[in-house]
Amino acid sequence: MAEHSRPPGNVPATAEEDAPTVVVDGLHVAYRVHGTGPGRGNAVGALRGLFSRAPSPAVRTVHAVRGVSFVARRGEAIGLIGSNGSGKSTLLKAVAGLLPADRGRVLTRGQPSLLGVNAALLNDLTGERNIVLGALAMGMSRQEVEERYDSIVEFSGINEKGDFVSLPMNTYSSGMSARLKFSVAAARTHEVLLIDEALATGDAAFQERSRRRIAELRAQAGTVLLVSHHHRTITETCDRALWLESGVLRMDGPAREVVAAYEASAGGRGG
Ligand SMILES: Nc1ncnc2c1ncn2[C@@H]1O[C@H](COP(=O)(O)OP(=O)(O)OP(=O)(O)O)[C@@H](O)[C@H]1O
Repeated sequence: MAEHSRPPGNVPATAEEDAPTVVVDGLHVAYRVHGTGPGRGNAVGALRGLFSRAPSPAVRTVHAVRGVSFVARRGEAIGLIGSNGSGKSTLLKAVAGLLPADRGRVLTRGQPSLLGVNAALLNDLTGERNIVLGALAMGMSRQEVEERYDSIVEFSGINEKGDFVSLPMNTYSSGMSARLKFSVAAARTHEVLLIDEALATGDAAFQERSRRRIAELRAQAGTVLLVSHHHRTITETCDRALWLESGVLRMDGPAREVVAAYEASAGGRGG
């Protein structure tokens, strides 16, 4: 087994019903932020920084994920909860192989797909082109894309109020972009599907369709990891939840119990 931080690693295939699909073992992920010398945090320091030509050599290390371990299995939908900056998105990106591990390792079965509202979109291209390119990039054949094109458009609801799919994506609202992205990614089954708040951007009808689709993906033996501040989405979609705080895994258990514990804590009251 190799590691995500070097070449991405694979969980060895087994035929078991509840076979592991993601193994995260003692994972540490840190960001190195350049140019954060002392005095930058106050107004005088900020002004000095604006007018000074000398680059600050200081580098600050932000330890976003600290020693997290868990195993996700086939058929599980796992919610990630925690206060702002607790490391949820970083953990998801590390599982997707988009951020290297400083220590520890991430092993996944197949290539995980990360759906997120911040994911890069080809904004100058039309929705149509994005659907085709996105589906091809996920490994669908041209024939599969042709067969599923209409259902992707229908699922997204993009054309409910006019022919938006033939317009460039830079004319879409952020919610419409996120819906289209989710619809493309949800058109095929994934061994590991990672969702970062994508559900929160859609309207109620779209959220309901998404919930049903996630249930189908789970039934088709995938694993879903879902980051959300909407606790109802977590308890209705997931059977298990991980609670992260300051990059540390604080609790791992049944979604309702973890959400209740989080809500009872100071950080969870506003969530
Ligand atoms: N690109 C980056 N460069 C430097 N630090 C970062 C970067 N992205 C995130 N961080 C820091 O890492 C920590 C974890 O951030 P992360 O986005 O993973 O948290 P989160 O739990 O997803 O937060 P939120 O709920 O607000 O979306 C925070 O301290 C954040 O400031």
